[in-house]
Amino acid sequence: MSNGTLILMRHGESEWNASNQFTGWVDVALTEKGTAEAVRAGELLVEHDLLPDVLYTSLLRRAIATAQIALDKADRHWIPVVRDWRLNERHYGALQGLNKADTLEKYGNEQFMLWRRSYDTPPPAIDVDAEYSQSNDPRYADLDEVPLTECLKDVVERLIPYFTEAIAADLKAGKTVLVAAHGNSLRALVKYLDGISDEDIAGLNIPTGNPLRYDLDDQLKPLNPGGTYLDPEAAAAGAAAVAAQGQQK
Ligand SMILES: O=C(O)[C@@H](CO)OP(=O)(O)O
Repeated sequence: MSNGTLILMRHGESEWNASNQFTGWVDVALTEKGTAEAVRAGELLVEHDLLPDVLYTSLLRRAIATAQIALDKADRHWIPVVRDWRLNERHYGALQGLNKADTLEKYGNEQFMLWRRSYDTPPPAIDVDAEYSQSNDPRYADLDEVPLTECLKDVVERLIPYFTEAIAADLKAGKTVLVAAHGNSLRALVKYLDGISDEDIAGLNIPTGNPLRYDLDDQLKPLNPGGTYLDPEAAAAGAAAVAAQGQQK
């Protein structure tokens, strides 16, 4: 038996993607290119006859805006929306705001890649009072503790229970569910859906603004393992560009 359809969408290019800065929970806006990617994502949804019934987003404007622009393009701007911090990007700790190329140069490739892509090594914690800390951000006032850093494992631990409880209920009801989130929160979700090992997930990169469709069985296992990008060519180029971040200024 098949369930609803899950569409994962990373936000379009953000200002800090463009300036090559670690972003995490810092709430940066889309660039013009990112806005255009969101429009294209909406066109792709229409072309593939994938009209979402419900939207789940993080609490960050780059995901919120991407989803709204794409849904507007698909004439689905009116669907119910659920926003939850559990879909937020991985908190990048003290690296938030730093330039990726400078960080690579300063710490070397091994340390840089451990922080960026290892499963369980978090970056150094950010100071509660640092410029790019979220500790006093009112949108997180209900959290017991606002993260000071996170590794991908921490994201899996906060996000997967939310997926299997909240998002899965809509999928089991046969809905087409759009999840608008981030490079690393979507890596956590794809890791779970496709059963990717802690080691192999290091090699997986999610491109910006390219919807990734999963058809799931009643156990929420993908009928199309790895998912299907609506624009596969752009997805391959986009994922390669993410993988190479830090290599150039
Ligand atoms: O900076 C970030 O928050 C993420 C996503 O843009 O970057 P990376 O791909 O290096 O984990």
